[in-house]
Amino acid sequence: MTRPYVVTNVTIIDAVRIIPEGFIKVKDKKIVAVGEGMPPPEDGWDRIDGQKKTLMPGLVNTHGHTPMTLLRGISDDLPLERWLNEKIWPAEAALGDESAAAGTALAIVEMIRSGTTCFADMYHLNWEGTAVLTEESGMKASLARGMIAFGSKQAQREKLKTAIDYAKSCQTSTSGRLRGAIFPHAPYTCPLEFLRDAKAKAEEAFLPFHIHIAETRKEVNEHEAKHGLPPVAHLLEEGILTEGSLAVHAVHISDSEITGLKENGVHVSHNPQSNLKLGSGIAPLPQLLNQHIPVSLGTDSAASNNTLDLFDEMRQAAMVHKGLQEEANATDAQTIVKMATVNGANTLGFSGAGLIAEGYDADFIFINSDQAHMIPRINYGTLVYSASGRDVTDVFVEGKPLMRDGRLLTVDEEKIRHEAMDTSARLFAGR
Ligand SMILES: CSC[C@H]1O[C@@H](n2cnc3c(O)ncnc32)[C@H](O)[C@@H]1O
Ligand SMILES: [Zn+2]
Repeated sequence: MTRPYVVTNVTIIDAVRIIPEGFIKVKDKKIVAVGEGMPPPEDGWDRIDGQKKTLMPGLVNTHGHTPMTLLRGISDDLPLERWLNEKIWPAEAALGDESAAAGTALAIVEMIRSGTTCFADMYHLNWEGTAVLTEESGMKASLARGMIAFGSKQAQREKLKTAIDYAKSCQTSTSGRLRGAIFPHAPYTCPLEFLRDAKAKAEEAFLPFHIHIAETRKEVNEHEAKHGLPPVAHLLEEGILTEGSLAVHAVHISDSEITGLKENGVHVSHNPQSNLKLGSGIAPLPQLLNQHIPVSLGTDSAASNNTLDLFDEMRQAAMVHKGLQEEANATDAQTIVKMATVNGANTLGFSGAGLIAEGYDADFIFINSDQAHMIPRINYGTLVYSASGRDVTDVFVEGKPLMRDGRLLTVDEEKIRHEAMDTSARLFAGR
């Protein structure tokens, strides 16, 4: 749709306000007006009727590994270390760039269908292909070439160079819908020297630094035994986690590490479903939020979640701390919506996205509110506690429709589903 348009008769909800019956105007990829009631008709503007729909910002997934949709269901009910060593890494050895692409395409279908407009991805295969698939889909993403640095110094240097070149190319993508990041896998798979080097090169190129960290108690204990400090404290002291860095997981962290994250401007990607499924633990979300640390939500991969549905993630993030703390307000629904939208967008470097407000990118979704489980009122609670990704009917990024009335417009969904099934059957028959 190249003509400007107005969406009318719609309930609008974002992290800061709810308009029970309002409109938005979209022009040149941006939201140019938001209001209550009906706007006066204007020549040359198309109209989308949002009756019985709720319009909210597209969701932002700040951590994942898209090719791993192909590994969904390949290993359940194992802790992280056994899951990786015994099941996932052997299965990944069978993947190549082409099969990774089939997984990424499937992830893109799943994400658009469930209302995600922007995602973070890191993987060690087909990173360039992921950028192409993302661009074709119309989504936004922060992309990284995943790095595990067990190899020789020469191999490590080459890996890092590729990662930097790739991240730079994402930063300058012609669509402007990509960002790049430097993402060494974890302190237990990358030597300290490598992390220092990766950080230095990232800073030189003005690239953000992301890392899986403090995911399990085992990781923290082993790191402390080796380095004398737990991983978050250690990487803060090393100047590796700094302003705008993203700590993914941060499950096992002390109060002083939380203060350190705050003082150094580090962001956190909270992945409760993956952490719960792998039995890793539960990140101290209420404490992180009390310190006003920018926390966003991630699904991690479909192999440890098992879906890429951020509505599920929102509900889980909101619920688990209420039970743990025996405090119904431990995490409130409005804050969870903020985490899944504007916080995520800021964290991934899309600071003009994540709100339904004038001047923001027109990244928004419709939810069908005319369903028994969404009646009689729409508020933060119904979004977090009642809705699911299956309720999403329409998805727009920078004003362009990616899904209308449940039909995907930028990707060939049927072909992608078949290719993913065929690839999985070929590679993992019997697993
Ligand atoms: C180097 S590419 C990414 C690498 O990460 C692995 N992975 C997927 N999920 C997790 C997780 O929760 N913690 C640690 N590592 C994870 C994935 O299998 C790839 O090998
Ligand atoms: Zn991960």
